[in-house]
Amino acid sequence: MVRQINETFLKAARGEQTDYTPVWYMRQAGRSQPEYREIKEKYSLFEITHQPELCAYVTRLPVEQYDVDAAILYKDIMSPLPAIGVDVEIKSGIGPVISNPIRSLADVEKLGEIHPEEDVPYVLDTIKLLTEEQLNVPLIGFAGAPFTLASYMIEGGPSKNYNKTKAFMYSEPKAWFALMDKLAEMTITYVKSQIKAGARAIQIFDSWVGALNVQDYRYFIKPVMNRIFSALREENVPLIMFGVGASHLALEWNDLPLDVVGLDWRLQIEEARQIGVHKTVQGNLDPAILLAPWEVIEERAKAILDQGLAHPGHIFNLGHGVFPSVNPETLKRLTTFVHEYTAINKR
Ligand SMILES: Cc1c2[nH]c(c1CCC(=O)O)Cc1[nH]c(c(CCC(=O)O)c1C)Cc1[nH]c(c(CCC(=O)O)c1C)Cc1[nH]c(c(C)c1CCC(=O)O)C2
Repeated sequence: MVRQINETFLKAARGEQTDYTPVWYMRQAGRSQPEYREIKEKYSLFEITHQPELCAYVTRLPVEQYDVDAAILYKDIMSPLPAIGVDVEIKSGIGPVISNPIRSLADVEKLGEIHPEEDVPYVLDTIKLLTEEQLNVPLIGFAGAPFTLASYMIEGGPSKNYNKTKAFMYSEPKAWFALMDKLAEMTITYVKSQIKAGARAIQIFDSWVGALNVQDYRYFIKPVMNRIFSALREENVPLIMFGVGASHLALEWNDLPLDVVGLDWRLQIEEARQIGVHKTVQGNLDPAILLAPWEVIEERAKAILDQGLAHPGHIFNLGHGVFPSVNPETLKRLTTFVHEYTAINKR
């Protein structure tokens, strides 16, 4: 039997009219799900991602339970880094910790290249399993963006102010741009392999780049993002950009050769349209709203959907990942609401 893939998400990403507004949630596969929590008691993140059957199951769970319009591959933005020589460990309660942080140009030059078939075959196997056999919605592949990856590689772990990262960027521009080059190369190769294996869209997570102002973004980051998106453009899949607290960069993203501008909750969709964002937008319910009573969730979701319907090209999502304390029933109810409300309003 030929599997029917629901392509609503891809159409919206390309800015086409859809029968309803598609929806998925960042971190939809994760700690808010009891089935996932049970698996997590036995295995770490990296242990799960090394087992394609199990990783595919975790990726599929929210699609089956919430009826979302896209799946996102379960893995971390840190997943490709060991392949280029970064010693990263995910420490519980802390996050990614790196024991050989970047301190100099010599450290940057020591970084290697990724060969996805040899270094991360389990990622490609999971994608094949999902896209050739299991999913009835498109699979989103992803990677962390150079700034966000560099922030962990330079700080040695999570950071509040990115002081070391910025100090490195401002004082060692040559080493900085060399690092951006290496990470761009890795990202392009890694993402292309995900697309070849079956990913139908790509999201680039530059979660922490909002820490930079527009001028520094243009000088230190935009050229490398331009290089990445220009290379990925050849693959003909929708490209999505995302960052937190990065409203001041929305117009910069709109300029880049990509398809979808991700918005967190700080900038309304109609405000983004007014300042000149003309691409498809993705977002942007504050994830904290999911902890409020249903009436509040519905009212806020409606406001976002109405703004999204005013212009073709809206993918409903949160402004950042699902919190662990969110009740899965809430995500299910919200998905149904988004689908039903926009199907009626689009007629
Ligand atoms: C901050 C952090 C990172 N990596 C990690 C942390 C700290 C812990 C945590 O947040 O759970 C470690 C991590 N990342 C992930 C886990 C699995 C645990 C979980 O959700 O229970 C764990 C333990 C899943 C993930 N981590 C990520 C995904 C993929 C994206 C998605 O599912 O939407 C998953 C499944 C992506 C990720 N990972 C990271 C960033 C900045 C991003 C981009 C998205 C964002 O800003 O939150 C770095």
